[in-house]
Amino acid sequence: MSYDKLPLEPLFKKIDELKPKFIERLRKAIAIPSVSSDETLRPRVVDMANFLKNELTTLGFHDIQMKDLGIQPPPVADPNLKLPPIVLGRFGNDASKKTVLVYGHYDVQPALKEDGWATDPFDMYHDEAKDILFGRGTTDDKGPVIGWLNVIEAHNELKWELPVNLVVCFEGMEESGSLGLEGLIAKEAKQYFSKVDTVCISDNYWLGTSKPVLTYGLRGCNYYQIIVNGPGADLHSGIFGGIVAEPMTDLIKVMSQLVDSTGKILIPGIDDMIAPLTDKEDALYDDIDFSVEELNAASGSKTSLHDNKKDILKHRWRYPSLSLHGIEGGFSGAGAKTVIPAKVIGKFSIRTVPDIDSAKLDQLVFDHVNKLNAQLNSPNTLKVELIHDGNYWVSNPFNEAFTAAAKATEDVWNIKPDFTREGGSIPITITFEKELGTDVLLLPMGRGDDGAHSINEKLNLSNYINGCKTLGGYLHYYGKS
Ligand SMILES: C[C@H](N)C(=O)N[C@@H](Cc1c[nH]cn1)C(=O)O
Ligand SMILES: [Zn+2]
Ligand SMILES: [Zn+2]
Repeated sequence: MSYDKLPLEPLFKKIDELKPKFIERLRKAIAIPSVSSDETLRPRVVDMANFLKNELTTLGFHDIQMKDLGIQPPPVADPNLKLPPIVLGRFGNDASKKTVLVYGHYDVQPALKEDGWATDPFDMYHDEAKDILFGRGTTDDKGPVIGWLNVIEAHNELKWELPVNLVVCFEGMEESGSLGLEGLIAKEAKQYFSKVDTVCISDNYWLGTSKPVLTYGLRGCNYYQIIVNGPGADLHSGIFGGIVAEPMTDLIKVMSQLVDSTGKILIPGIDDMIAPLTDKEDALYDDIDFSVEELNAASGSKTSLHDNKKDILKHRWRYPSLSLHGIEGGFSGAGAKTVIPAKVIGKFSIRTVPDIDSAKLDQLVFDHVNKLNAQLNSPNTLKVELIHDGNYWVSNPFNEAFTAAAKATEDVWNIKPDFTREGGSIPITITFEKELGTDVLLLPMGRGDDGAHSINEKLNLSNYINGCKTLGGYLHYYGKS
């Protein structure tokens, strides 16, 4: 497909002009600690939904709806905990134009200054010397969500018509498994979303730090917990050590037999479900711009398990991984508390890939953990359960949406993007594709070293501003395709 040279320069110039305002809008969003996994912060997640609703209203969106998803399903500490609403809105309703649905999430991962952040994670810090914005959610995913709003503001200021009808769908539980959203999409597929031609998600990252990418695949994520219950209360290890069975000892023994130090998953049967690597797929990895050095820079270490680009990419994109995340209930403070914790909960997740069947995987995990527990012969009780899951997604990037995004990317960054898959997960992607019967494009804003989910999460200002231009350019090229 060829395109006429579109007059996007005024839009790009306007976005540059509005930079200070766009920074302030993001600062306000970052200031709301919308951590979906922390039940005590649920009111702040709702505050964030209301913040977006107000922004949409001010920008001229219509048919804005706050969709109630009801009560959060177990496991959850508060059985009456309400899920945060889905924020829906429309901009434009012109039957002659295509309709783009934009999805993003307004919740964030937890963040505490004492985790090692250099600055308060919820008080966005603009490092003006480096032109970097630091704060929880800058790259994942408040920067991109606010980016879409900025594109509308730039059009309003220019008194330009948007080249497409836009539908926004912002959720507040993505970091906790997108609970409730699947049902809502199925319900709204023929109603609120009935005219949608394509879906665009800006919620992942470039592979490295200098080359933009468009993404056509994601790994899935099945998240589990192992609950070990023992004594009736936390005990003095001097009085009870050596004479009661300790839950932490059982848990560590089981968790140590899930994955080895080379990253090999020790649960039998998973490898048999992985789609075989074809020569055609193997060759794709040769052309991707990435290096071991870039991985080391992003991880801030030399801890790579693989010594070459192709193996790194395969293990990030097309093989599963199992990560141990933490233990709830264990002593974790400073000092030397001599306690035997009475109840501990171990958390781990498996990133899934084609053709792993999620239900079969759960059964393999449960069987393995229960078998290990039986071998312990412990009087403690152990229970393993799924907290949430989300499927992997791989699509064909040869369609109008990817072509339009590639053109916009080249306009803004003066380089053709790489086509990548993502090691992380966006559970709802495949649901949009199936329920709406449309293509989905992942159009990332941030860089591979942004530290999403980590301390000192950041978004380079150039990625924020050029990212807005890319999102806007994509809408224009897609609208004309
Ligand atoms: C890629 C996206 N920005 C992201 O961070 N997704 C999360 C989703 C998730 C799944 N389980 C819990 N959170 C991720 O990949 O961890
Ligand atoms: Zn995200
Ligand atoms: Zn995330």
